[in-house]
Amino acid sequence: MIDMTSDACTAKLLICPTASAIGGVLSELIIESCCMPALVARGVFTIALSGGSLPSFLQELPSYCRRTGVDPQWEKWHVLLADERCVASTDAESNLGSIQSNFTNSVPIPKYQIHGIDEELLSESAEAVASAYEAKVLRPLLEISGGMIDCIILGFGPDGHTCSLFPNHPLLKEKSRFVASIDDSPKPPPSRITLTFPVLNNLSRQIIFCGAGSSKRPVLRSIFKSTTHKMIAESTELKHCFAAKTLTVEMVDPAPYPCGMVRTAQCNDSLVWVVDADALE
Ligand SMILES: O=C(O)[C@H](O)[C@@H](O)[C@H](O)[C@H](O)COP(=O)(O)O
Repeated sequence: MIDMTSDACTAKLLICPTASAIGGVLSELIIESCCMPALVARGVFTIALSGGSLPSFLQELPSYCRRTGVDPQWEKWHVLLADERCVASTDAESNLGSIQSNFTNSVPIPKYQIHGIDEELLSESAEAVASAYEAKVLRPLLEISGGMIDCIILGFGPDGHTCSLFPNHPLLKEKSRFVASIDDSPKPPPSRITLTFPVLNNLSRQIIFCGAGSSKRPVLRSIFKSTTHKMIAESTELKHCFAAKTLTVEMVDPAPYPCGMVRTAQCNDSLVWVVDADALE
């Protein structure tokens, strides 16, 4: 486990001029920095996604691939959920439902490689759903993916939550479970399952946060050190990302914001924040 109190951690911060530019930047990062290296190294690509506004940023992924002539080899993708509300995928609240309608319904990823919760367990408990997801989805995917999820794309709320990890909740201290349940989520619905910090911080090759809008400002101002003064501008080889302002930021003591507690093992390029200017300035 990474000691967040002593380890200095830098991250990449990509600032898009508008929210509509986030999809292109995100597509490029997913394909060029995560998918292609994973396919070359292991012949499989594992990607975890959350809900909220994030799935809408993925709408551009298929057209990005067509436009750039990249073959992402969809048949080798496995999509899992960074968090899910304990509802059926047909429910308007379902994160999987949103991921399907915004993204996976438009690409030929085999249905059985899009890993939702076991809906038969919904009548039992969130805990049963979480345990089954860890045992039957996450652990087998870690096995085919060299022990780490290739890419985890996360949103973050105005309260600083990410996945279904909320400020000051006991789940932030989880050390052993990879997928946990929560029945008192402050954001409805109350029952959910979520990846935990042991996965986010130790078992992910790349984490990309996305968010837009002024409601995110207080969180971003708290988790990056001196965003206005001490950021180092950098160039990038990536075309879309070049259109965004790319900075290296130092992450600071993140309490109480769970999104600021996410520290990939290497930090640096493996921890990326893609936001619009409105979210920062
Ligand atoms: O199930 C959920 O509620 C989401 O997975 C959640 O973690 C979301 O990603 C954030 O709340 C950010 O959402 P917005 O981008 O819509 O603010």
